[in-house]
Amino acid sequence: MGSSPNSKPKIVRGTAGYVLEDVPHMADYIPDLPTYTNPLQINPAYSVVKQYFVHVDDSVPQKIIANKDSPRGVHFRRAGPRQKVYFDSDDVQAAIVTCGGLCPGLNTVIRELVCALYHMYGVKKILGINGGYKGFYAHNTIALTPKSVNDIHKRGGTILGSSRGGHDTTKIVDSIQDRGINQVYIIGGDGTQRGADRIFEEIRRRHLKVAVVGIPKTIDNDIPVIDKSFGFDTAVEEAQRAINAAHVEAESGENGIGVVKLMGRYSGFIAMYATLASRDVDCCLIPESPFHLEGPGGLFEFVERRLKENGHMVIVIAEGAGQELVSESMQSLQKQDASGNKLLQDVGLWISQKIKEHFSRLKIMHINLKYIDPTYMIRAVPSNASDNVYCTLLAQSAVHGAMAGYTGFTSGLVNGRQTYIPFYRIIEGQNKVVITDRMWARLLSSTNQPSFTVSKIAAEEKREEEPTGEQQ
Ligand SMILES: Nc1ncnc2c1ncn2[C@@H]1O[C@H](COP(=O)(O)OP(=O)(O)O)[C@@H](O)[C@H]1O
Ligand SMILES: O=P(O)(O)OC[C@H]1O[C@](O)(COP(=O)(O)O)[C@@H](O)[C@@H]1O
Ligand SMILES: [Mg+2]
Repeated sequence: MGSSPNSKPKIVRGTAGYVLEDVPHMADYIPDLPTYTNPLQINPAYSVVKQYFVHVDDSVPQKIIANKDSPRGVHFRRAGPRQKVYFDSDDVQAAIVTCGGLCPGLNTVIRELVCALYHMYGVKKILGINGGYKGFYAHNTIALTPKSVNDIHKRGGTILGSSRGGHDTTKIVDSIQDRGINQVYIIGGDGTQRGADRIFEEIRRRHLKVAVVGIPKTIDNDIPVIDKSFGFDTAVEEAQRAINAAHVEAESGENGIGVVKLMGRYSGFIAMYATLASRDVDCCLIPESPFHLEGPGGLFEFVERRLKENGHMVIVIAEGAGQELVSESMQSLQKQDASGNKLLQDVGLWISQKIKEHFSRLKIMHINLKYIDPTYMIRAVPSNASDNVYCTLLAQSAVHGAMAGYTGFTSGLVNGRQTYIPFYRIIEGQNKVVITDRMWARLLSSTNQPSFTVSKIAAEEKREEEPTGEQQ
């Protein structure tokens, strides 16, 4: 099931098709671990709340649409504080690291991890690892306290710094052992969670009492299982500013076209949600929906029609859209970044050039095209109010899970509930826009753009039906 050779999924089956995909616990590989009373029981903020502690058997269903005959299906362990904890607060040495690309809310997660550890559990020893995974063995660490992180949620980026590449599992676990770290909080995307899984497996192999916890971060929203990543809403909101600018420019020029390129290497969620939110977008292009430029049902035909109807238009394009067309025309080499992610050609620049060439070559009409590339602006901003709340819940859930002795899990939102998801489920695939789902249909109906796939299939079928020259 998982991609890690060592992972043995903990599956619990119940009645009526109930399945719990459980997370590992340190007690699975270390016998006779002592337990302690959860300090929250005497914390005035929480002791008044009835049923503050989560029942040990509580779980959250992955699918909530059901009919009378459907089996209960897959569930994940519900996040939250437990009656018993597996760490004495004075013995905890926690470490926090941020890896991969930036995302709004990273600083909020760091802040809330520190505050939850300190204020809820009385943990005083918290280290920040500088500069991503390689910081475990190549950089200095910084001591984190509620005071030192007090204001950081108001800033974009990550106070710890981040990096791609440089994951050496043995060196990282050696460093964890040498520094006496026993709780590791790893904030990052799919690559980071793969790295966290390796660290967990090595820690388990060495029988160390260390909880390894992932907190999912992805601006592209491409991590499976979870409802969405923190920072996604903020990025979509920030993208509105670029779309608005494109719309103003397009409206003000003769046959104005505004082109906005947004992030989305393999998944077009930002482009799709930014388009749905804006209502000023005439065409949204994403990696999951192939398109073509020339001929019937192609992009050029649609642009011409929209300009004739409205006098202006806005195109939103995800950076990973149409890469096969770009490679065809630019004969580009396949390049990768330090983490092994595919490096893309600038599709925004390419499509802008193609549209300009088309209209000038065929002398159809004079156009005014403005290209806006807000790529890094949408992820370098601080998180908005709702993302800040989301980051807080993710961080608190992560701390509750580690204190309760769970390990090898990612803290994630499933159907609006905080859960603990085993690493193998988080790293097994990539979340993508499903163009046969209702959301994409909503987008098509809001922009009234052609469904390029349908028109391409129809054009190909028509070509096949038409007699060829040879047959005549
Ligand atoms: N398969 C993997 N195994 C171990 N570490 C990985 C793996 N893929 C990526 N990493 C490490 O995770 C970190 C972040 O990965 P990256 O792909 O850049 O960002 P993200 O986590 O946002 O996907 C990097 O330090 C990288 O070396
Ligand atoms: O230029 P960088 O820093 O490598 O990051 C850019 C890339 O990271 C991404 O934002 C993906 O990162 P996520 O892991 O946050 O989803 C891509 O959309 C983008 O191409
Ligand atoms: Mg990634």
